[in-house]
Amino acid sequence: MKPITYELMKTCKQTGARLGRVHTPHGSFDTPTFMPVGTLATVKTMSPEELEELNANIILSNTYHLWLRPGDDIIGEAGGLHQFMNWNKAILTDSGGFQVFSLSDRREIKEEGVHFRHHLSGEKLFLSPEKAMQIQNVLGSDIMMAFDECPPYPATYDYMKASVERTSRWAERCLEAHLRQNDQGLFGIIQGGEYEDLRKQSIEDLTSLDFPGYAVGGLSVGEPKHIMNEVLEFTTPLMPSNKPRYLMGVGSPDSLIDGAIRGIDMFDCVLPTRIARNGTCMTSFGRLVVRNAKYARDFRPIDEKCECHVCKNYSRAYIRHLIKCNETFGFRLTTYHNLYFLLNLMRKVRKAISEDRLGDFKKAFFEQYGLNQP
Ligand SMILES: CNc1nc2c(CC[C@H]3O[C@@H](OC)[C@H](O)[C@@H]3O)c3nc(N)[nH]c(=O)c3cc2[nH]1
Ligand SMILES: [Zn+2]
Repeated sequence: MKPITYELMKTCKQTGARLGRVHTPHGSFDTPTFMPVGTLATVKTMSPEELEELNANIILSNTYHLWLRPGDDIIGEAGGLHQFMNWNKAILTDSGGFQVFSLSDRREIKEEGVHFRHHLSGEKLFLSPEKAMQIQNVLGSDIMMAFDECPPYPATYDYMKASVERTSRWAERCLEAHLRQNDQGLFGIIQGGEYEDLRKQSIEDLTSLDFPGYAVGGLSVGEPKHIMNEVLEFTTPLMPSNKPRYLMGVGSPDSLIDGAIRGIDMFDCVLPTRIARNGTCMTSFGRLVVRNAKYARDFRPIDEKCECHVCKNYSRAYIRHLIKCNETFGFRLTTYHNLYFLLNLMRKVRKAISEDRLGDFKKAFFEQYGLNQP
């Protein structure tokens, strides 16, 4: 079995952040890291070659979406997701737990799994821990996620308690199904909302199953940022220190820094690619909405401190023009820059950890980015 392994290299003396490396059957990646999201087997508008250029070493894809379109059977016939999308580095697939609860309003949660309607066709569907593992096995992702319920925010204590207990039972069923099928890594997903005792219960249940890595789920679902940070404050110290910690769905620059400070190693979010497609860019000085009229004759790069290919060769005026004309190349330029910005931010975070100064780095970044110090 070529499992997922984690090497803890160093802990920052100034914060709870840690430098590490995750090894997978399709290569290794340094942590803390940001994982571009490629839900439908593509990081929208980017080619695998450009993702390589950006030094993305792991990307995400999604069980729910690929099961429905094009169908895991087709991807299986292609030889798996790496072959299908021509990506030879690591892939993490989310289990579909989130999508079932966020995309389909007509759903029924039962012990055996979730009955719901296809979010486009309305067709009746059923997803279970076993089915989610079977699909991920066909996709052949390096890191698979257990099938969980990501409860809405806010949720009552009683609802959350019942949900955590069911998610723990589902995790055990995922592990049983997984071990029968393949040797890729399966991560458990910790739930429990903002309730400290339920987070503890979820961690105890899942660590007793000895997964090679753990995700903090149930966050970035509309709760205020201070709630997310408070939950991380009491959750990450209870998670195994010798396994990767993955915070699901988190991707703004300040949340990545705050998450790393609290001991998170892996992040994913559609934010950088999604806002790029409506002409919003992340820069060292905060967000820049390049489609605004004020950039019509602005021939500077998106970010004058950015070293990326886009900032070296294209102006705000040109990119604004393309976005306004709905030209695909415009979206490719903003996407490439936003991914470079976040991947480069994580490089700087790793360097700050290695030099025991992530706290100072956060202060300087927040000031320049225009974030008042919380
Ligand atoms: C945005 N905030 C957020 N996203 C979340 C996702 C989906 C990410 C996945 O959903 C898709 O992006 C929305 C991508 O494919 C991504 O991999 C989660 N997935 C699971 N299984 N459990 C969670 O508790 C969970 C929490 C999240 N919070
Ligand atoms: Zn740039």
